[in-house]
Amino acid sequence: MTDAIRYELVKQCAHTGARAGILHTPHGSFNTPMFMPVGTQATVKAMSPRELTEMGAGIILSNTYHLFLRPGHELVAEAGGLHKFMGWDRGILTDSGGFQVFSLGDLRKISEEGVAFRSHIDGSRQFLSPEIATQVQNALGSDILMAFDECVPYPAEYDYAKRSTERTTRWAERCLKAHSRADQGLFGIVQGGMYKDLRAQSAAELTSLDFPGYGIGGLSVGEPKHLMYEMLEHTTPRLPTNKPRYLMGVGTADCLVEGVMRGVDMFDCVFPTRVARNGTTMTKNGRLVVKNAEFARDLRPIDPDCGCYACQNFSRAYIRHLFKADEIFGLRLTTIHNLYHLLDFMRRMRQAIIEDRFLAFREEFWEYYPKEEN
Ligand SMILES: CC1(C)O[C@H]2[C@@H](O1)[C@@]1(COC(C)(C)O1)O[C@@H]2CNc1nc2cc3nc(N)[nH]c(=O)c3cc2[nH]1
Ligand SMILES: [Zn+2]
Repeated sequence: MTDAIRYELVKQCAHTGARAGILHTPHGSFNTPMFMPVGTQATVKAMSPRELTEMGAGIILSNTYHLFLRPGHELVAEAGGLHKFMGWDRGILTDSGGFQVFSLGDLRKISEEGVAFRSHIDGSRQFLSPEIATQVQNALGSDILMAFDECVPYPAEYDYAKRSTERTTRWAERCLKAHSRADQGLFGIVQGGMYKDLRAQSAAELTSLDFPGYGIGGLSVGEPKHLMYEMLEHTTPRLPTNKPRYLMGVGTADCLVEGVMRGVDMFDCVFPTRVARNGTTMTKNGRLVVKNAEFARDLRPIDPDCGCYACQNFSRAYIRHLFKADEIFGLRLTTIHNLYHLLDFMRRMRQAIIEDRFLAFREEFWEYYPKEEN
């Protein structure tokens, strides 16, 4: 039986951990490194599936926690599954809900069995376990489902991080047992907090369970970026080269290029769509807050070098006007730009890897992009 998810290595950079590949799924084959737009509640906010396809999105994210609470996975299954329900015929990856319970749910109580919490929607008492989270994702029919884990908070004491990471491994085993569909791939999630030995232990335990891919969790949780990079350096070399590595919740262009250099293949982040809705756009020179007064008479596009629909057809002055007039089209244009910007950035980075010029690509990136203090 062929695996639902298969990673094909196309080119390994000779000087760094960067690599170009193809991720084969039941809903198509997609180039890596890849950025996955986030569509938490079965929609990438303000985008239509047609627009996402046109800009080259391959796999998008949705979320177990949110869809379990509303509209409920049974309804989505009745509608023929998430692809049909949301009109998306390419790849879907669902996060397992672990992280969201910790960052959104209220009054949560963790036990070996799972997590009791109150819904952030109506305060009702809810419970998620490795079995329930897996069954919900099987019902949603996503191509990739994530194991139910605990995202170790930052900072966390060593003993807490160790106990939590060991429980995440036990939960991953329970997800494997509960996983019931051969046309979906279940990824384990490496934890370990900011402790190198726990990262190594988590990677070893999970790879012994032979998942078709691995999430790298417990990062992008408020830690300084240098610490995230350090944990990556201690994790990706301990993961199989013939399986995809997915850094969860990351990120902006700087984290994408630094993550790719350290062997990451897949990324997701709410940042580009979230900041677009309040008028912040992403360019190679960093952020450009197009709704600011300085752009009131600026007839240039957000980014003159950008091939997106917004930059090809509209000016900063027009988009600023739309934001000031509270017109929905404004946030649609900034969302189109931010997603196109990251998707195109990944395409260009992949081409650089294939042509053996990744280090030159990274160097040029840092010539333009603002360096942060941390
Ligand atoms: C919840 C929301 C909207 O997603 C952003 C943003 O807030 C926020 C909240 O704290 C900051 C850092 C400020 O950024 O972190 C999110 C992006 N970082 C992230 N997403 C993750 C998802 C994850 N899923 C699972 N199952 N397991 C994980 O370990 C995991 C780790 C993750 N790290
Ligand atoms: Zn653009």
